[in-house]
Amino acid sequence: NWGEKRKGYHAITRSSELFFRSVCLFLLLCTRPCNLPLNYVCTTQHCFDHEKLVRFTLSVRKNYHKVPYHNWWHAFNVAHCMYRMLDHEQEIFTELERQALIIACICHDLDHRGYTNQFMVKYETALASLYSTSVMEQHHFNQTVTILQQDGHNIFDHLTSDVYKQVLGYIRHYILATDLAQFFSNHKQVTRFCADQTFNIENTYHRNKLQAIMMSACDLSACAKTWPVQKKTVEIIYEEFYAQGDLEKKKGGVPLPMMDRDNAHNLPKEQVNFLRIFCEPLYGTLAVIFPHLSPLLENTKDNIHKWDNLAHGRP
Ligand SMILES: O=c1ccn(-c2cccc(OC(F)(F)F)c2)nc1-c1nc(Cl)[nH]c1-c1ccccc1
Ligand SMILES: [Zn+2]
Repeated sequence: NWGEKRKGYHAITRSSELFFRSVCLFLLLCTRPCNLPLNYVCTTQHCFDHEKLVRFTLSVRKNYHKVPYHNWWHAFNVAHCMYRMLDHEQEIFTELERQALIIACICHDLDHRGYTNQFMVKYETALASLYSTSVMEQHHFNQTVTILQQDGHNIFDHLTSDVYKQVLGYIRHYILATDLAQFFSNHKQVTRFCADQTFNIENTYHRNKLQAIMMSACDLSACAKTWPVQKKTVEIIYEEFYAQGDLEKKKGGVPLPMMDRDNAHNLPKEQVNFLRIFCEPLYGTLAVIFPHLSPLLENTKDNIHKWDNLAHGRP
């Protein structure tokens, strides 16, 4: 379960962590049927060329910056969460959707510099001049395509051109769904389908909205892990937020209170709000559709309780 796995995990040293990551990543993506040559790793229908998969994965890892939070380790955790989420639901999504979901997770924050979309737009960065909405998420997708187009990196080049376009369309939709600004609309749609019991997994629109909130759920999954992981991860996230706030002050701007280290005493209250506004509704809806995900909701509720105790000076 989510709790036990996590406790054991901390015992792993840094170096074996790296080994753990790369081994798991290949286990995440595919299992190779024994009757296929060694250089292929396959899921049931679509085979990845092993060498291309290694080259692609290492290039993806190289294109994450060493920022406090939005780094390779975050991308790996998000992909691991999606793998565990799909592990129980193999039959409802197609092979192509499952591959696209995992690849989208590992690529969803490619080339993140540790600054938010709001910051990129406010300070008129080059990327903000390229995209009018979801600036970083569109860049993350663009980076994904750029890596796929490098020699020997195209893990999808065995697909027909129509299926290739389809899988890239999936990946683009999934990565753009990780823009928190899209969360409320996506979540509201899925909640409405559940409330009026019209949710139909065969309906493409319903399917897309469910997959969008699954991406959010994996992206925010540190909010739904046990308290030690949530607390440690939030410290790292706020290290990145405060670095952005410091830069904003240096530019003569006024950062959001959440990004201002002079407001660090408000962090527990901010966390209660964030978990209540985003995470509790998100994991609540997913637990209705996928009951095996209810531990994520329970952990989120427990984390809200612990942040609330801290916010009110209770032990
Ligand atoms: O713990 C948190 C507290 C507050 N916010 C937050 C609150 C409003 C806005 C916002 O987005 C933006 F910063 F981009 F404006 C983020 N995000 C988290 C968080 N927790 C996990 Cl796990 N992932 C994130 C996250 C971080 C950056 C970005 C997205 C998710
Ligand atoms: Zn992310």
